Amino acid sequence: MLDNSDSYVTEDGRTIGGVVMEMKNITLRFGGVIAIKDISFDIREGEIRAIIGPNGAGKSSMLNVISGFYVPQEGEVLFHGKRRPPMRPYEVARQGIARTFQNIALFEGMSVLDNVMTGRLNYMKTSLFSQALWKGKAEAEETENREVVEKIIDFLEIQHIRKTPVARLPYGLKKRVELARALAAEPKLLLLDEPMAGMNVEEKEDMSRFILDVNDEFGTTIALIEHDMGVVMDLSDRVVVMDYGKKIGDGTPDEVRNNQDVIDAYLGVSHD
Ligand SMILES: Nc1ncnc2c1ncn2[C@@H]1O[C@H](COP(=O)(O)OP(=O)(O)OP(=O)(O)O)[C@@H](O)[C@H]1O
Repeated sequence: MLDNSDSYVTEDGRTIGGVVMEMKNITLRFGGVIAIKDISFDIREGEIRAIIGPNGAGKSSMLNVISGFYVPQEGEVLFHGKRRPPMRPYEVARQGIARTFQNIALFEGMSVLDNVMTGRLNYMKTSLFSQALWKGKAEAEETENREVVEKIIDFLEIQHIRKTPVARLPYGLKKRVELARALAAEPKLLLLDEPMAGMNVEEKEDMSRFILDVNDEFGTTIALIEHDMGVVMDLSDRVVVMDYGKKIGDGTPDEVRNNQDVIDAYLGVSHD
């Protein structure tokens, strides 16, 4: 059993640190529907943590609790050991949390480059007024933002489409641009909402590789939700399994794969 402060080195040589986020006895209701029922788990620094489960299990609800978008009726979310109060989206971003969406949320008419630049909005400190007064400062800020964005565009291998309007891109590339925009915020914790949904096998392989590379290269902690159990097993350090709002499994991919409750849930065996 791991202690909160323990760190360990994975088989592929990455260091997983202490707990960055802890969900304690979270319950979330929508009227009479219980979307999340008394769930606890944690996310450790540097790990890839997946939350999986069949349709309607409560995964999206959980991602929205992690991102601060939903405030649970019961339980608490601890971020770096402190209870996190309800926050506006920009406050979440300032805490170093960025996310992608299941239904891609990009500006379709804008170029790839401009979309990725919007990920830097939180770093654009200079107001219009001071831009007018101190042109040099605004220019330096713009250069710095461009450098970060160009590095990410290179890293995700989307140089060839940097001027292309997003609307013209195939689905798999749009998902990659969304990842690029989230990375432009230089998050400490990156939340991915079904990053592989709707992709063909080749696109899924590409996305898996990029997720692993992001984690390895930038040390970004990643939490992702996925419907498809197969795609996250090779990717994740630890997996939480949800079914009907409850947690039915939590552990390494091997532990989860051999958990009878998990096998039953995926085969559609009912639970009381
Ligand atoms: N905004 C909402 N209002 C009312 N009920 C909701 C809302 N969001 C989710 N629910 C309900 O909460 C339960 C969990 O839904 P959620 O979308 O979190 O599951 P999921 O595991 O992400 O499902 P899927 O894989 O289909 O996206 C479902 O019964 C759903 O109908």
